[in-house]
Amino acid sequence: MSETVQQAYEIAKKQYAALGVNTDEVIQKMDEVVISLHCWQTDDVGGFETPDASLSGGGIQATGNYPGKATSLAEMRADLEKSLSLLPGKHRLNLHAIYGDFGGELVDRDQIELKHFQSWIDWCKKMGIGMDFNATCFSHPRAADGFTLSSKNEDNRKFWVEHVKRCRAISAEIGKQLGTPCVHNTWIPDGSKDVPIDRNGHRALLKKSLDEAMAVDYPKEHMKDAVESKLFGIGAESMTVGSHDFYLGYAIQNNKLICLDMGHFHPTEQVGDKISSCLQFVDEVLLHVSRPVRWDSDHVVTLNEEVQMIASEVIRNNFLKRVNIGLDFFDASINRIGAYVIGTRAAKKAFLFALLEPTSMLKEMEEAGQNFERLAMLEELKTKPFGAVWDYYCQQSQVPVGEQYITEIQQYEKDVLSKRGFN
Ligand SMILES: C[C@H](O)[C@H](O)[C@@H](O)C(=O)CO
Ligand SMILES: [Mn+2]
Repeated sequence: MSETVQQAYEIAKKQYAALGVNTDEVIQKMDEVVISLHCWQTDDVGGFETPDASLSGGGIQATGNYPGKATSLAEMRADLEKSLSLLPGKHRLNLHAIYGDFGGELVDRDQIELKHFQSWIDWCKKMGIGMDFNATCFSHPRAADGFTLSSKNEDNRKFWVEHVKRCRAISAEIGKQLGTPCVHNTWIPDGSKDVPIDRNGHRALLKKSLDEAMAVDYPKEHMKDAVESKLFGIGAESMTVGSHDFYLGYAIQNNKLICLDMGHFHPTEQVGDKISSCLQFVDEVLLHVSRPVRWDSDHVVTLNEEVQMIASEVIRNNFLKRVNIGLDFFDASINRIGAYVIGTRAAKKAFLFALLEPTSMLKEMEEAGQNFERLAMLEELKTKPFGAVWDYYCQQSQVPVGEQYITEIQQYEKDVLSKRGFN
């Protein structure tokens, strides 16, 4: 226990108390901010279907070749365990279907079964965390022409429907075994590089495929479906079948979760602004917290205004129970564990900052037309001792305070990652 951290906290506590904010209660409330860690940051979205599996197609890209990428389940779990040991608060695991425990066997996507994911469920049990799941509709020969669930090739379309069906069944069992609902997210890359003639045909096929893949209803306590829209991907610049309009409509009509990825909208759109709109019409949303730089580049999350707006919208409106928070970034150009820890801590910081806001005071100002006072308070809040509360929260959670995690990650790189070399 550092006395300096404690003393700084006591001063911060008084300053926030003067605004009517109880910092001890805020720290407790942070337990309700559960972040789902996307496994794919450890290996650049490669997966373990074959020894040399790598991300191909799908309009997404992990750039960089920093040494130490995870190349096996054991390495991935070690990296996740290291990351989790450096993060305060509660988490979940978000797994893609390509990360099954296939035991060296070649198991195609339409053949996956619960047994391929049992060791992950057991790992989550051991770690005391919940688990989310994703169908993987990319990096596969049957997606090479750019279409999966909306394919006009009936063989391929059926193949992907079967994959999603199986992923949903596996998700339901994951949720049942872990006692916490598994969010199953469907994202497909389908789209067209150049101007297509038949947008409608592909969208009708996507609707048909989703209806088929989601025909079985599972109890909500076991699994929840999310559908993820996108503006465009590399090689699908002219049309994306699963656009926001498409999936918002589908989610509302079928009571599914809409997944809002921060990189999947026009750069001037704010995902934070969409939450209260979507939640008027659907029960829950799934967030993919990311950092698009000029495009859906999936940079490591930092504490920027966009992430802050999301956290503030969730907290101001008491939406924590209706918003599932996932991360989605993959940076292969820096230490990958470092990327996890920076990104997850940044997302958590945004929620802590939001919880430290005297929201009722600001709302009263707004309703009284005191817009100067509202803006002034928002500015002043930026320089309140939020860092002292964050440090104390980390100390209470028995994880490194402030920049102390840097040396821990450097040590892990020296002891573990550097021995893996370039791959
Ligand atoms: C690997 C993920 O499924 C993927 O990032 C998806 O969520 C996405 O955002 C694609 O752009
Ligand atoms: Mn995403």
